[in-house]
Amino acid sequence: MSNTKVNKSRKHMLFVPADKPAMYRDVIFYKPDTVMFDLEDAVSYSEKDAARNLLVEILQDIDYSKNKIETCVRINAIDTEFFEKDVEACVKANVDLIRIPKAETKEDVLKTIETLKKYETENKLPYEIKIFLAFESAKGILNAYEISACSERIVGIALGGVDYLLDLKASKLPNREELMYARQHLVHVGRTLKLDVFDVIYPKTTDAEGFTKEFKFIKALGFSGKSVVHPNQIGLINEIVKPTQQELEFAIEMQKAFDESIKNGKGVFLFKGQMVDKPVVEKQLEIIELAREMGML
Ligand SMILES: CC(=O)SCCNC(=O)CCNC(=O)[C@H](O)C(C)(C)COP(=O)(O)OP(=O)(O)OC[C@H]1O[C@@H](n2cnc3c(N)ncnc32)[C@H](O)[C@@H]1OP(=O)(O)O
Ligand SMILES: O=C([O-])CC(=O)C(=O)O
Ligand SMILES: [Mg+2]
Repeated sequence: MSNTKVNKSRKHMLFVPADKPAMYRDVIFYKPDTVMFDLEDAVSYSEKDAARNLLVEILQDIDYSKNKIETCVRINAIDTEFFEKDVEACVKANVDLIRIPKAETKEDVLKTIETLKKYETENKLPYEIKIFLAFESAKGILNAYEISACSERIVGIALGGVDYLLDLKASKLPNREELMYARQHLVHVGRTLKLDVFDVIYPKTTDAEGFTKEFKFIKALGFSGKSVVHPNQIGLINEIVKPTQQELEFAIEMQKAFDESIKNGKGVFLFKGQMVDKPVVEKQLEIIELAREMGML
């Protein structure tokens, strides 16, 4: 799934507390695929209104899309006094995406979308703001398929691991084994519905080794990327996913060999001692596409 206005895939979404003005401009240098201004848990109750006003003011001034950065806002949930004003602010700030936290029922997500439509119409917004859902409770995880399928506006889903553990009354295990059920469930929901699937935040901002190990693991499970809390983590993800020159050359050669083979009427053939057919080549095409996005081609 590609970014809504920015034509590239999402690997990292950087949380930025919406009440920190100095961070808004710096984001341009960090180049996350998506910047996610947070009006929810990173902002204290006393600062909610000021953070929302700041967000609208700054986003009317900075054009992140020029820098190929998609904008997202994590709003406060529908049962809070901040919800409606947050949605209105997202429309006024022309964001690409809204992240709905703690999603638990289809009805609440549909009501959120109705509120969004109301403000889009009032403000004559010329496009539709897309939705990312975060599942952060046992109930949310169990209802994830039904909720994620309820609207075409939904382009991605995420696991909110901190709240999820609280709700589950679980604790962190050394390899995050307590998250396996939720992680694998959400990957299945996301892949069935062709949505992006994002993994939990990694809170230790200076632990590059631990972050790298966890990121490689969740990529192997099928996640698209990770919600991140620190700019360091963007560089780590880019390093991990960036194909090596050797991998890229291999992919290009295999694609050429496949095209040749198809011309000769053969769907399956041997390439450097390996059986190749359509799905094998498709995996290599992903590498070529990623290399293109990352400026290697
Ligand atoms: C469970 C949840 O709900 S998670 C989602 C909510 N949480 C968040 O939004 C937190 C996002 N992250 C942050 O706010 C910060 O990274 C913190 C508070 C954890 C640490 O911040 P700092 O103590 O400033 O970290 P550090 O000193 O390593 O920062 C280095 C530089 O990166 C900047 N920076 C750090 N995190 C971010 C960020 N998320 N976005 C933009 N810039 C950032 C800092 O402003 C600092 O810039 P400077 O050198 O110009 O002063
Ligand atoms: O949604 C996220 O990625 C972060 C979060 O709120 C949580 O872990 O509870
Ligand atoms: Mg949370």
